[in-house]
Order: sequence, then C-alpha cells, then structure tokens
Amino acid sequence: MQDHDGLQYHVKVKRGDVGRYVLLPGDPGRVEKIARFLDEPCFISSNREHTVYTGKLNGELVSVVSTGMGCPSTAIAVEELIAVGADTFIRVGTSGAMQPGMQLGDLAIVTGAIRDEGTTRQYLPIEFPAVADVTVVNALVEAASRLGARYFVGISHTKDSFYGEVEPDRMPIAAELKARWNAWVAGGAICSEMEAAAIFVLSSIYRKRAGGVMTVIGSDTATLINQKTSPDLMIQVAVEAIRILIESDRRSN
Ligand SMILES: O=P(O)(O)O[C@H]1O[C@H](CO)[C@@H](O)[C@H]1O
Ligand SMILES: O=c1cc[nH]c(=O)[nH]1
Repeated sequence: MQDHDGLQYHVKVKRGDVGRYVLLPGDPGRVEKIARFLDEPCFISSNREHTVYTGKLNGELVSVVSTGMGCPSTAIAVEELIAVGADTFIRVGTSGAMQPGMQLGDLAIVTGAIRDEGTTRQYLPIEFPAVADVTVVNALVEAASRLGARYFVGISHTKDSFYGEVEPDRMPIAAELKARWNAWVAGGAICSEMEAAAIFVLSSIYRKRAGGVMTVIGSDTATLINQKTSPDLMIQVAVEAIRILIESDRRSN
C-alpha cells in the first residue's frame, strides 16, 4: 500500500530503494551497525520501528531493514518489502536458548518456526508450517562453517509475549506456559524469539526465500541482563550467506 508520495505506507521505500536481498533485525538500533558490513551503505528511511539502509555485496544491492519486535510489524515490513521487489530475507536477531549444551553467543540457524503467535493465523490455518527456504539455510550453514562459528540448526519458537517466556512464573497461566515450553524443548526447538514465523509464512505465501540466524543470549531475566554477547559474528555469518546466495543466483541465471 502506497502513501501519497508513492512510498510504502510504513517502511517508506519505493522500488529501487531496496535490494532483492534483505537482512531483517528486530532492533532499529542494529540496522546501521549491520549496514557497516556492506559496501557503500546509504540511509534510506526511518519510520516507526522500521529503519532502512541499502548498500552492496558483490556488486548487488542489499538492504537492512528493522522489523520491530513481534510478528505484527514484521509482517507489515515483509509485505511492503516484497511490494518493492525484495525476494530473499535473512532474520538476524537475538534469541533465548532452548537446548542443553547451548552457550551464550552460540548461533541458532533456523529451519522453521513454531507459530506460537497470532499474526500468521490471519494468513493461514495453524496446521500450515512456518518453514525456512532450504537454499537460505544451506547458505547460512556454509557461512557459519567458513567463519568457524559454534552453531545449532533447528526450529525456532516464535511467540508474542517476551515476558511470558523469560518470567513465566508471574503469569496467571504459568503452568500452561511452562508445560508448552517443555513440549517445544522435547520436540527439539533450539531458540525462542518473536519474528521468524511471520517471515517464513509470508515468504511461503508469496513464493520468496527466507531464513534466520540468531545469537543465543539466554532465556531468563538474570542471564539476559548479565549477558555480554556481541552480534558481530552473527552479522558476519548473515553477510557471508548473502554473498553465497548472490554467487549461486548468478550461476543459475
Ligand atoms: O534482537 P531482536 O532481533 O529484536 O530479537 C529478539 O529480541 C526482542 C526481544 O527482546 C524480540 O524482537 C526478539 O525476537
Ligand atoms: O530469551 C530471549 C532472548 C531474546 N529474545 C527473546 O525473545 N527471548
């Protein structure tokens, strides 16, 4: 949906402002930091939770766009980015650890997401899985291996309530929240965050590609407050994965 200036209504971009490859952090404050990893980064727009920079990798336009926290604003960003030509998305964010053996700073490369949120139910019935694109997942795994990162590959838990995850005992439905969390862990989920399901479901509907890499920073209040992880390795892995995809897309065109 365009405004009177021909810009997308929320993200404030038009065709040509963004590349087909887009990195999607939640936090607007992380956009400029990620853009510094691109060649010739330029500020494009900032409106509400959406900040946009565009630069280049291997000569190809690549953008960084913040989604804000949660699936509602993420779905808006993905809709509007697709409307102006984006077709490949990598979420770069923070997440809570869900499996034993995970250490703070480890990377979670996600293959799919549990749809424990409301937004994607307004697109498709809950039986439809939120699944990442296999070429994007493979590029992230290859990038993480090249850069020597410690990483896990698996399913993310996408939820609406941050505090329902990190302080479940405060909630009137604490027993239900904890039982469901234990079920996700038993099923093998590796990390918990708030946006991947929307990115994956919308990418399926519109036949686009998406994946995600997230730094694990803890999943309880005390650990989160004290953690001192850096996002740099995650950003480098995401950038290297985009380079891998650009080269493979060029070979197949
Ligand atoms: O670090 P980002 O990308 O914002 O991701 C995580 O951090 C926020 C919660 O603190 C949520 O958006 C969650 O998904
Ligand atoms: O535990 C965490 C950490 C970051 N983001 C989340 O949503 N949960």
